Amino acid sequence: MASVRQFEDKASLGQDLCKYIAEKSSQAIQDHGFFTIGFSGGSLPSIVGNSIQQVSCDYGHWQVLLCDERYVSLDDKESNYNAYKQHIGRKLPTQVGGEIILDYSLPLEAAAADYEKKLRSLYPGVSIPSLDLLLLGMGPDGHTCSLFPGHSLLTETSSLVSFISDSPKPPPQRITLTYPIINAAKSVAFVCTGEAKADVLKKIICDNDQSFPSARVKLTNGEHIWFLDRGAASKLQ
Ligand SMILES: O=C(O)[C@H](O)[C@@H](O)[C@H](O)[C@H](O)COP(=O)(O)O
Repeated sequence: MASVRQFEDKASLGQDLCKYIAEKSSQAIQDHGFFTIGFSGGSLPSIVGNSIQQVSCDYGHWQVLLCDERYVSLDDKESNYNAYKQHIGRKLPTQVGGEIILDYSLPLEAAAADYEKKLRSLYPGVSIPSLDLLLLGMGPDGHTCSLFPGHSLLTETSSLVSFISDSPKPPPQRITLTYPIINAAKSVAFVCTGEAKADVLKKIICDNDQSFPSARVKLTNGEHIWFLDRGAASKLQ
């Protein structure tokens, strides 16, 4: 069952989210010695980046990944990794233990396979790893990661990381986590702000409308929290 945390504005949301990240980080490191955290693009990196210096984490034990990545070079302004680096990575007091990033020198399909291989190498012998925390965003069409409404990737069950070459949101070529690994996560924080998301959020959270890809995030055994500001939560009963 998902729960909702509602905040007055983006700033207070970001502060609570960073406390949540710090909590999950110390639990994971105590439990298995490292913390896997997946970031998304959009507004998420700046929301986290504005408050990350207010918490303290053992960054040397972090393994950072991107929940989805645009198939562009890592220093491109379109790159989700670049957004993570600018808003968060370069503000951390120490380097993170590791980063799982797109190898843009490979063709798209091979880049997705390589990303999955790097991810799996953190969890030797495990068929579907349980990543510690995924920070997800949602587009106005209800997409999350690069899982778009009506796309064939929504029914992908064999790959943990897949590629898409016809994304309706530019750029068209991307790689993305798929539901099998998203839904195996230990925790997911969905971060949505602004009134433009309110109608879709009502349909997902109150009506469980599965036509929206974000509604298909249903963790097998993890904690699922919606972090919403006042505008995004305005249509929830
Ligand atoms: O690669 C992308 O295009 C983004 O990652 C995208 O999927 C984003 O996460 C959502 O559209 C939410 O964006 P906002 O948080 O800016 O609304």
